[in-house]
Amino acid sequence: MPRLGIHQDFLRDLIRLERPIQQKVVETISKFEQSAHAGTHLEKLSNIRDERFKSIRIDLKYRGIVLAPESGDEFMLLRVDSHDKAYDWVKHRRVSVNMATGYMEIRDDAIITDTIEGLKHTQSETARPLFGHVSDADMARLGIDDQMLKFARMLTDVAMLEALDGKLPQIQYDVLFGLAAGMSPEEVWNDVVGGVTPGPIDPDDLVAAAQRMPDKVALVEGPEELMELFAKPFARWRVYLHPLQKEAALRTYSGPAQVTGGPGTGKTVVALHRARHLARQGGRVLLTTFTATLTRSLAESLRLLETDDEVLSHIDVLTVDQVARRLVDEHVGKFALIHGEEEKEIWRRIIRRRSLDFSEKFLQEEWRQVVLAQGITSSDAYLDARRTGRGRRLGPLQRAKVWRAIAEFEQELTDNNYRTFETICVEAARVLSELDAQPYDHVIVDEAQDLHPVRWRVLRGVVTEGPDDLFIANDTHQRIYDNRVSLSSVGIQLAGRSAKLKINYRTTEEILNWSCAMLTGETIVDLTGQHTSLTGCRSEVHGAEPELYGAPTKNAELTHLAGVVQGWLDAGVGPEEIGIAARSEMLAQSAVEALTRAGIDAGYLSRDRDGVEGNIRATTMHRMKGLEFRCVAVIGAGANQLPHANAVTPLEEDATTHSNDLQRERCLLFVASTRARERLHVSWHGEPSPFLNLASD
Ligand SMILES: Nc1ncnc2c1ncn2[C@@H]1O[C@H](COP(=O)(O)OP(=O)(O)OP(=O)(O)O)[C@@H](O)[C@H]1O
Repeated sequence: MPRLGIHQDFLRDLIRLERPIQQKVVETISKFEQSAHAGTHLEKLSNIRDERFKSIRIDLKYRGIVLAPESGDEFMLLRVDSHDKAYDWVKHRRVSVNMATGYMEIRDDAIITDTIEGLKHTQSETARPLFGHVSDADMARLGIDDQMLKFARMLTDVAMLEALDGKLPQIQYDVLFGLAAGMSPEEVWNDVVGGVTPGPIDPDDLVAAAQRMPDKVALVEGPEELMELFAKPFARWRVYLHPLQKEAALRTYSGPAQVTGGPGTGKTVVALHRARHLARQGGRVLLTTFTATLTRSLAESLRLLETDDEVLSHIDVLTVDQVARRLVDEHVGKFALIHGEEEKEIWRRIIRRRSLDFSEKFLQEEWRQVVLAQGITSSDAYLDARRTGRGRRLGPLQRAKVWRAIAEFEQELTDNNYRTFETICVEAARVLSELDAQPYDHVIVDEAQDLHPVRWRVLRGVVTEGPDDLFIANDTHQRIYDNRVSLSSVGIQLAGRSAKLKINYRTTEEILNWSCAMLTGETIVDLTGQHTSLTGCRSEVHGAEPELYGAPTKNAELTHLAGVVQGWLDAGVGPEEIGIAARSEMLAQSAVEALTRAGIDAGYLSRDRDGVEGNIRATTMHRMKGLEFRCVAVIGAGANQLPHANAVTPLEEDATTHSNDLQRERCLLFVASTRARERLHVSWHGEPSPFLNLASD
């Protein structure tokens, strides 16, 4: 029986085909896989550059492109498309093995040869070579092969390189691009090539090359595995894991560990694989994050990854607040939960009664960020407390006044049996410290950058300390709440157990670059208190540049939005593949109304509901966290909405909080923009937000 490698581009093509054709593809490939002499199903292609490419007939109109070795029974499915398009793709392509990474790579051989010929005639004697500073030896060490070296040596301008983006072998393109951008060969080796030598590389052994890239090629062992892959081609992450992702998900850690990485680098995918891995070994696993919307999406993904109910029964997918409420319900008893406005009203009453010169926001934040964060329970402890990140200085008398107000607030909660989300966690942490046995063996946290210290204490307390206890997926560039926690302050020591992912699998390089540019110059600190950056985060997929649009009024912006969305629908994008993000719930609701008026079905995605199934979904930027859509429209990105005036502490009240607030608002726009897989449209009315990177307009 033949062994089959399925390139993930093949599945990507498959999703785009209409259902009956998809069915035919699946039938053809299953027959091919099950036949004794698979090679006989393949057709030789004429006038192509690499004889190892063959085609397989799906029907009159469609063809699959297969890479077949000169001998042996191992094949790789690369593409599937209409006859003409498949042939257009393959006729000038050549396959090779990269001598630095050992990966298989495919290039447009005709364009490169023609460009080299063309450059021979147009080369100027005076122009400085682009790579004059890089030796041939360094080029070879970075995997640049003879043809690419010849090409590189003729370049005098980075635009000449960029013109061939998508046609060159991807890693070699990235290597040259990095060198042209001023990275040293050592930096390129570490950040682009990956910094490891894979052992001896045979340039003709494509099977070994495919095995080195499990995030691109899945090697199928039998018909069942093949059918499983075809059944859910949209969930490619179940099968294709980058070696770094696999290592992070499956290894044994001697204590708490983290996986970090920019948006879309597969941190959630790693968290899901790890949850399954630990549950399969019989451990009780908590898979958690901070919002209900996110837990719903985690639970759905988990069901795609694992179908065995017995394994699933070992995994609880809950928000930290749900875990805390269950514990308090069970061990303490019932209580009344109060929300934002009710809490604010209590603070307001206290301010009035005590004629205080503090706003309710200031007191609320002081309580959350200092008192609750540090677990302070006495006046003395508060008077001595560090108030890092709280810019407004307080003298001893002011501190005493603030403490009296906070003590009164806490008393009022106790007298009325009220709890806020935070005090439930405080109580749950106390309950946990008194239990004889912890409820979980393993805790896996996704989107961990946004948890408040009181929630971290619940997580620390809910799992027995020891190997594989806490696994933390996070990206502090995507911090969108006020919680700047250092893990050691909540009793979690990572001790270097940390993996960083760099390849973005979600979005195009164009959308990623545009979004990352918004954070250039920002100082971002990770969960261990170290500076972190997005350097090296890259995508291997290219597409359209983000589109920007400024309208004179809100109505004009929403009318324009309806046009953009209709355009996407007309181009064949499914309504459920479109997401709309706004800074405020009100604007997101207005977008739903505007689309509905234009005859387009859309729904608002709220805390409790995922919108109407099969509809376009509009929601707040906060709620977009952790989700992704093929096309995203970010609306209301105007100077009056972003930063949101109410969310930013005035500079004169507290300079540090002011700049933290601004950074958080900026990160929010970053999060919303990086939810887009293929298309991003950003609009505003009035003046554009100062965060917008208008240079690429
Ligand atoms: N190895 C992989 N092969 C193919 N697709 C992948 C792989 N890893 C992740 N993906 C896909 O990339 C997208 C982003 O993955 P995921 O949500 O896990 O990233 P993330 O790092 O958690 O993102 P964010 O921080 O932006 O929420 C998903 O569509 C996922 O299916």
